[in-house]
Amino acid sequence: MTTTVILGMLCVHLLCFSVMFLLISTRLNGKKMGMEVFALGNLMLGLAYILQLIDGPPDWSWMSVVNHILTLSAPVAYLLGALRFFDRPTPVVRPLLALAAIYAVVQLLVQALLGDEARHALLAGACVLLFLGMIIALLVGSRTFAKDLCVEMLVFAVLISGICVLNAAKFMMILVGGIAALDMHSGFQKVFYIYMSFLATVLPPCAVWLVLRRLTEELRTLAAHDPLTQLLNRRGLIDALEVHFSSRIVAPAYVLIVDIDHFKRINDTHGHKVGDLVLCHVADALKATARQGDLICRLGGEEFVVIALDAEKAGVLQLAERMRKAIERVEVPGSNRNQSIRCTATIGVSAHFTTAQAFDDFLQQADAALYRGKEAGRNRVEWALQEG
Ligand SMILES: Nc1nc2c(ncn2[C@@H]2O[C@H](COP(=O)(O)OP(=O)(O)OP(=O)(O)O)[C@@H](O)[C@H]2O)c(=O)[nH]1
Repeated sequence: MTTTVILGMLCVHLLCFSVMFLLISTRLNGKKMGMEVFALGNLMLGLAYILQLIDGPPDWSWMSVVNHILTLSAPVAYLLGALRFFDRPTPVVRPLLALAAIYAVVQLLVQALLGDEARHALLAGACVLLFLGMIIALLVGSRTFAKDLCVEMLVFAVLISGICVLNAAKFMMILVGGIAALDMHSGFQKVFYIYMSFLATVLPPCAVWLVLRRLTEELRTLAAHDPLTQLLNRRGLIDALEVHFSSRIVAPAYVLIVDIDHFKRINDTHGHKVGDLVLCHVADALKATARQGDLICRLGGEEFVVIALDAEKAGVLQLAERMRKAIERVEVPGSNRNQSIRCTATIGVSAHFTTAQAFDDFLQQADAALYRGKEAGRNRVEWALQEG
């Protein structure tokens, strides 16, 4: 009776969370982060346990064959969902159908040649191998592709270790005690289903937590970057400056405003689309010439800001000249195919500053220098009057 109740609750958990995963996946436009596959995994496992409740004792039956296929396919579905979560485009239906077909044939062969015990031992053994593979993937992931989710990966590894050990114990018990070891009301099966219920309760909220983390990170990145050039926007720049100046004792930083000369003419002659392309090429030129760690931002329109961090004046002068020359070399295919567009930029450089709060003042200083550079004929680097 107790086991039946536990198993019933387990089915309810699995099916409810399956619906929840499905609902979440419908709200995630485009990138579903594997949620729809987790829903499928939960559905399959839920159905497997429903069949177990209906089927009764672990004897040979077609229902039992289907039950075993679903039980093995569910963790494989979770694995495929995890691959999708980590942005690896993975087919789901075909691998699962192939697994179902192969495992059906293998089950029938084992049943015919070795009997029912061997078929149940096969499922427990296959689950052990599958869970072992998952644990290894999680441990490797915590040090490589999922470093930012290290704690979560380790928690998943510990939880899955439990079910791996229980399956290994089940495998041994079948070998030693035969099919009687699978009596639904035995102490071992009770522990097994209680642990499964625990996993079915704990793992889905963990998966939802991972999706929430990924979503908030994506939102933060979107809010901090310019969609056209993928450079930082003003907000992203201020945040990065605050992090930089609060983290350690820092050397001076300089503001460089880079403004494309006569950009309006490019737009007017070649159209807005080509103008956008010029902006992207200039952004690439700035990225290629900046030193590692410098902050590059598109302030708006055709105006970029580079913050040279931990710099001294001579180095900043060289950097500004390098950037000016790199922009001179930019070539963008024009509206007329035979014609390529070139552009120049004027760069205004501020005196040095050492706090994030001072940024606006020094931006104004660099802007005044930029204005003088434009007045003096453009395509040049101009320093602030009060240099640091
Ligand atoms: N293609 C494109 N054009 C933009 C964008 N944002 C602003 N602009 C255009 O950039 C041009 C800026 O022109 P101005 O401020 O007069 O400056 P300029 O023509 O570069 O002249 P100087 O700065 O004085 O050398 C305007 O025509 C804006 O419409 C954008 O995102 N894409």
